[in-house]
Amino acid sequence: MDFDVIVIGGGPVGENVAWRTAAGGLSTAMVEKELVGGECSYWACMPSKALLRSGHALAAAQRVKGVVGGSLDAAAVLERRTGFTSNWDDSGQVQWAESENIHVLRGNGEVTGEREVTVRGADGETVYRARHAVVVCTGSVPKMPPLDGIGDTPVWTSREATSAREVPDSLVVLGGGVVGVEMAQAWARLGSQVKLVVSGDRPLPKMEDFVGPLVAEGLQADGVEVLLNGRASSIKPGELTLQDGRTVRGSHILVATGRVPATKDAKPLTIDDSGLVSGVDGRWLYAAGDVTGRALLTHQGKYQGRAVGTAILERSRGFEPKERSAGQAWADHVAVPQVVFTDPEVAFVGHTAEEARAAGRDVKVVDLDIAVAGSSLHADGYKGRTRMVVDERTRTLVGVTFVGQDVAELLHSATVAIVGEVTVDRLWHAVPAYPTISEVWLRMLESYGL
Ligand SMILES: Cc1cc2nc3c(=O)[nH]c(=O)nc-3n(C[C@H](O)[C@H](O)[C@H](O)COP(=O)(O)OP(=O)(O)OC[C@H]3O[C@@H](n4cnc5c(N)ncnc54)[C@H](O)[C@@H]3O)c2cc1C
Ligand SMILES: NC(=O)c1ccc[n+]([C@@H]2O[C@H](COP(=O)([O-])OP(=O)(O)OC[C@H]3O[C@@H](n4cnc5c(N)ncnc54)[C@H](O)[C@@H]3O)[C@@H](O)[C@H]2O)c1
Repeated sequence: MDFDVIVIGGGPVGENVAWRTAAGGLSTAMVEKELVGGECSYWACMPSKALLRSGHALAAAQRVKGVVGGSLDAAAVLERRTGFTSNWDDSGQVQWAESENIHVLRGNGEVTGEREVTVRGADGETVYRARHAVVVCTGSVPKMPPLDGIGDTPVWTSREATSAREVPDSLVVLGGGVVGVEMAQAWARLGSQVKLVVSGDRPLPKMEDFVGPLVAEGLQADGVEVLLNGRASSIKPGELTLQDGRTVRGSHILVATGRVPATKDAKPLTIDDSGLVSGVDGRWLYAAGDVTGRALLTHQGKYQGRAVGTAILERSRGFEPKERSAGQAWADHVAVPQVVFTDPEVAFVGHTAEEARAAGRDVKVVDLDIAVAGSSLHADGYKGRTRMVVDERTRTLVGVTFVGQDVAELLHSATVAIVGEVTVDRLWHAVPAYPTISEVWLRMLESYGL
């Protein structure tokens, strides 16, 4: 059977590619081996944020004098989380896909030749051909560290951590990355005794250096024991042993030590900005999302997916996507925004000061506490910090980081400034409303020297 486009993987990224090519009039099939909607909908973004949200709302209310009492009902929080996953049922998303003229094929898809995909499903094996393009959007899977005993020990991965039906008595979290800190706080606030094992001197080591200590402080305030410089060497049921001899015990152990692309060799598919896979002749094989290893984030993968969909449509009409047009995911290199949904929240975009300097840029760094009228009204004793990294040659921003309660919604202003290459001199005229937390922008520009 032939289609114009065959997308392998029906996660958020595959859905976006398929949506765009189908809307553009190309016959499109999307192959999915588990649930249409992918990791994000059922075992990642949505359930993890639902597990965190109630605790954050309660903590926020309790930081304002005059609010008295309040508590979390863990069972109700878990029920709300389950609602966001549609109880792990994808019929709504399949219905949506079909209503958008996307042909859903159930089964495991594999590229078995040029423009050829073999789908192995409950009904056996079928070979399909794609007239224009095959797009690989198979996502990523948890990376397991090589610990003694790992194969014989039942552990939680992010799937169990986001779908558990009961609060564990105690939880050891291995890995101080984004999954580790978010899940440590979610389960601690729901009543579990949590220990977080971080391999270096702070969690979130890839972010600006002040981020990790502030997040660790927030976790500790919720009773999480944060063990620094803890490299695990072996594991057995209920117990993790670190290289320095420390043992860490818990009724459950979550391994959150990163993810690898869902390809046969666990290596990423390298792409150009239109999504074409490098080293494949004939311009027919594309990839987008986690499987490319570019940015393991739903929004950025969906952006790549929109670029791929646009590029396929344009090439099918005989055009090449122009530089910096919608068919080129160039923002991947300059302005990837991310929010870590802990309390305090972390919101950052672009490059850290260290990355910018390593790339040879002459940068000026502005560091400030978030202490404006808006923040003091928002929460009594508001604590937050921000960093702005400015390229001194162009006087434009290369990176911005905010840490503090409810900073996530500040982030898009920074993304717009970086993508728009807005100079600090022009930014001066973007006046933040009083009294909002956004006034920190004014303070940053004043500190910069305007
Ligand atoms: C706990 C957790 C929380 C997260 N929270 C956030 C967040 O808050 N914000 C954010 O932006 N990102 C978050 N992420 C990252 C986000 O989940 C991923 O970036 C996103 O899911 C990537 O989308 P994707 O479509 O590339 O891959 P996936 O969502 O992994 O989807 C890939 C799909 O392909 C299918 N598939 C794989 N191989 C085949 C095959 N051979 N044949 C057929 N189908 C196949 C899979 O079954 C899956 O449905 C989180 C990740 C985790 C683990
Ligand atoms: N809010 C969000 O946007 C969000 C939330 C969750 C996940 N994600 C995405 O999912 C991806 C995966 O997240 P993740 O937290 O699994 O990976 P990660 O790469 O962010 O963090 C993994 C951490 O584990 C540590 N580690 C690795 N091996 C270890 C060992 N043997 N002992 C102790 N520590 C070890 C690493 O140093 C690293 O800090 C991330 O890239 C992130 O972008 C995003």
